[in-house]
Amino acid sequence: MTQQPMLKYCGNQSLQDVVISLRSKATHIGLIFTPESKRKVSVYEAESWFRELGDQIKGKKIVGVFVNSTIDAIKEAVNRLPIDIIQCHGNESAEDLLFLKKQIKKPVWKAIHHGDHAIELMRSYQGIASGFVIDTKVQHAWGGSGQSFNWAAVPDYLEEAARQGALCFIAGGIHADNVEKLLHFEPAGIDIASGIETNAKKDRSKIKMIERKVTEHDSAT
Ligand SMILES: O=C(O)c1ccccc1NCC(=O)[C@H](O)[C@H](O)COP(=O)(O)O
Repeated sequence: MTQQPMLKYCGNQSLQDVVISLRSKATHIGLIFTPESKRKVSVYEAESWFRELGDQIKGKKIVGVFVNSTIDAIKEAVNRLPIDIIQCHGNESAEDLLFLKKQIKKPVWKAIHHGDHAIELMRSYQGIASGFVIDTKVQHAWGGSGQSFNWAAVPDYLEEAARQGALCFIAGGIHADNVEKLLHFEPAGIDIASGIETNAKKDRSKIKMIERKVTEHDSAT
């Protein structure tokens, strides 16, 4: 048996979404704080959900996703919410991440868009980013596009992250019908937003289908 991948369910947009993700096998639960996302939530609404949920979030890591945000905006989210990890999903440089880490004192992940210079870009964050989310580059969207990239490149991303001692989540267009193919690459983590939604809401049955495939793959290897 191989180690099951970590599962990050991203773009939770309501208390109900968060409850569904909490009751799943997700290891990481993502909330998006950029106005550029259709999945954007405000710090204040998220604060009310976590107040209501109390200890129920124990055992899950909460990931705050930001795109080229100001330090003050990130600080505000971290001060009000039980955020464990900050995911920078924009053009943030290695210097930006280093400054952020010093200011916020939380692990910082960097989203890298699949493409020709992606490995080189990963290298520039070595020793700074403790995790990478490899996502599809789509025009006019930083993430959450529901589109996958050419997974032939996945082993190279996993290898570079492992060399750095960083986590590596594969993202972009993963759903119940293609997750098996991705599992053959044995990614450390899988990150999904669109593939677990129906009508913009997290969908328990889609989550269950994906988790069944992950478990079946695990017992077959
Ligand atoms: O999901 C979004 O709307 C989003 C918007 C802007 C920046 C990041 C965003 N999502 C971050 C994630 O980690 C998603 O899970 C990742 O992009 C994969 O999304 P999907 O292709 O929809 O599964």
